[in-house]
Amino acid sequence: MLVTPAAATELITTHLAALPSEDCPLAAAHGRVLRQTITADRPLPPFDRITMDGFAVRSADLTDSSVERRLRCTGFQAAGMMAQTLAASGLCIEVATGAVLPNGTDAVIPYEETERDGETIIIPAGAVCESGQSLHRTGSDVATGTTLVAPGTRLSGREIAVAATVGAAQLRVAVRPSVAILATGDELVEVDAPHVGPHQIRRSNDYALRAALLQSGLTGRIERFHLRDHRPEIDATLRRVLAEFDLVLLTGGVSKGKLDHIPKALAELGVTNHLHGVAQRPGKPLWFGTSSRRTPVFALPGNPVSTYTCLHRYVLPALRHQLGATPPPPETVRLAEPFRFAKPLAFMLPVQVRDDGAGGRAAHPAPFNTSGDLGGLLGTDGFVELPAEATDFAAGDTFTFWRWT
Ligand SMILES: Nc1nc2c(c(=O)[nH]1)N[C@H]1C(S)=C(S)[C@@H](COP(=O)(O)OP(=O)(O)OC[C@H]3O[C@@H](n4cnc5c(N)ncnc54)[C@H](O)[C@@H]3O)O[C@H]1N2
Ligand code: MOO
Repeated sequence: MLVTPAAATELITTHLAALPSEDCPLAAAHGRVLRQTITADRPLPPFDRITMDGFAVRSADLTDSSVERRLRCTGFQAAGMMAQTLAASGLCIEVATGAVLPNGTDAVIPYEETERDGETIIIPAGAVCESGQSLHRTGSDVATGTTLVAPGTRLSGREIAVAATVGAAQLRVAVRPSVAILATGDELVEVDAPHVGPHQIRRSNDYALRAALLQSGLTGRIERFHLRDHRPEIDATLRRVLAEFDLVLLTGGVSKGKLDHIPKALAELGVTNHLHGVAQRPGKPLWFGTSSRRTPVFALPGNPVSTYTCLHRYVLPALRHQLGATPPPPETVRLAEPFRFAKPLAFMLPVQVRDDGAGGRAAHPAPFNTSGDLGGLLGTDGFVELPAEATDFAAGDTFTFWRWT
């Protein structure tokens, strides 16, 4: 029985197990999904930080800006030095950006607003000095204990910077699953095969899946396999990958052909089927099950556009779910021109997304020839999901947009 894309997502999600956590050195944590909270171990900034190179002063010494003022410079405080102390009024300390504010001072005058005569610093008439100027006060960004990054965050340079500054040398992150990608079919030959017969095609789906998964950064080791349409060979390889890998992706061999052995082979190896058929094009014969070890198994319809679409519509969201990643907010776009699809199926329509000139984003349909037209996806940005309930879609209508990785 065919189910809707939303019901398929629901069915898949119900059967997914969370992946375990592991510790990861900070320098390797970019792209990983955080499984802990990152909190401030001390105030940020941790001291009154000087923000301009110049002279730290007591603003009370310089209140009358109608006259020239003179201070004697008693020393230099660089970033990384302990705070010095201003001994008396009428003095100042030369300071660097990033240094701690010297004790007894409350403002910094940048070099550009001063003149120098030996140890004497001259502040010309008209230059105003206010308490707190050129300072980044202790804790003015965040207080100790503040939550800075929540579990579920994909770590980018911004979160890595924050983790580093609070001393998180190791981060608890989700384990990235190892993936077996199995291309099925006797017609397939490797890309570097010396000879391609007129009845043969080069394997492309497994390369496409691998590339998109690598680009997503959600997975660990990826290995590709080829299954010929030969049951003993299919069974042996499936048995091996089900024992060894955390996620199994098959492409091809799941529709109604005489040699479409995959569903039967999987069932006999103890993989429980939860879904076989979604009311959508491309990707209708999608098959999903879980092994006795709760390994998810997706058998993606072999047509290249179907495989690639199903990866983005179902497999990548499933991976994010298993990793505990906070789902990205759904993106919507407006259809730039009318589109008609008369079948009682949802249509995953490849589009190019461009600025519509009015502050929005317009999706220009780039329909493929058949779902075997793998070149048809070149130059597209993703696809919009057109619901099965309608057949005519008007320019300006809003739809969910699924972006390619
Ligand atoms: N009687 C029916 N026939 C078909 C139906 C149906 O409902 N009833 N569904 C059609 C739909 S929709 C699709 S999609 C395909 C899916 O079929 P399979 O998953 O069994 O895939 P194959 O038949 O093995 O391959 C389809 C097509 O894709 C090419 N292919 C397969 N693997 C690769 C690869 N790794 N790299 C490049 N190209 C690949 C393969 O050569 C075929 O041309 O079934 C319809 N039939
Ligand atoms: O739905 Mo199949 O996935 O058309 O090519």
